[in-house]
Amino acid sequence: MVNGEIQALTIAGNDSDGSAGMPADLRSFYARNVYGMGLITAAVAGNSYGIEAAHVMPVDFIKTQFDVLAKDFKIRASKTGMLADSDVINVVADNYDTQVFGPLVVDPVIITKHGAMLLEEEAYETFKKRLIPLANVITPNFFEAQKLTDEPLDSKESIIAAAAKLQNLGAKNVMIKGRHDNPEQADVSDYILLENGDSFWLTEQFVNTERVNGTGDTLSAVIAAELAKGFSVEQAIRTAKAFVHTAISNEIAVGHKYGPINHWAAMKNMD
Ligand SMILES: Nc1ncnc2c1ncn2[C@@H]1O[C@H](COP(=O)(O)OP(=O)(O)OP(=O)(O)O)[C@@H](O)[C@H]1O
Ligand SMILES: Cc1ncc(COP(=O)(O)O)c(N)n1
Repeated sequence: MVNGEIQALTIAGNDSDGSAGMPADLRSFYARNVYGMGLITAAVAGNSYGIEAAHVMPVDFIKTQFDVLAKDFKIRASKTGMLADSDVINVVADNYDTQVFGPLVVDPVIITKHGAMLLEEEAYETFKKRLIPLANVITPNFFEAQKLTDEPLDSKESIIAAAAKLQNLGAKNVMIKGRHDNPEQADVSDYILLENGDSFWLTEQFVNTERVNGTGDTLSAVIAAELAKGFSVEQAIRTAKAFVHTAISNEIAVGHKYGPINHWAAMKNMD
């Protein structure tokens, strides 16, 4: 019986078509039986063709959202998504109290898979200095890992080295998501480096579909949901990977172009 006692928070942007960002995070929390809260940082005007405009929330308003939540709740785990610029990163870092908001999963939302920039380039250094040290888990995709480490990722060894570099920047656990931009590829492998130094690759079959909006958001939200329930980082990552894979494998018809993944299928398929 779910009674709302386990609460998780997403600190993210809203995507108007519901496919990514906060709507995907809140669906993921719900699907994993965790009560979801949403601290909004920005809003984008997007549909299945892409994002046309973005609007960043005032920093005072972001701070107020932290204050009101801290007055009332003890949140078990949180995640970050779109943070837009260094002012937003700074207000998040200044107000993130692990005692109140729990372990933090950082999804470094830099660029969407269709090319929209959701984090200003001037903010990369602030992101490294202020946010990465707060990360219990960081989940960059291939492109984001390159940007944050200033290294080209062109081999297994370079991915392993990049994960170690992200740990040196202060993230406790690192998951570097594999490339999935070649319709001919057979599978997708993500690399995980845990706080205790253990590491492993998670490989799943590549799904050749254009309906992959919100994959990264869903992955990081499910990790946060499982941490909120008290599972280990490794178990949380394994559950999230399986959830996302089922959601990608069962297309739903939303919009004319790049649609969302299917949280309903993933929900039915898992306990
Ligand atoms: N087409 C695909 N087939 C199989 N697995 C995929 C596919 N696309 C993504 N994944 C998996 O989905 C998870 C999310 O990774 P992805 O790289 O898509 O995140 P992202 O680019 O950060 O997403 P977003 O832009 O939505 O934040 C990873 O485990 C990745 O391996
Ligand atoms: C507000 C917001 N946050 C994150 C994404 C990631 O998008 P995608 O899944 O297309 O890479 C997005 N489109 N919008």
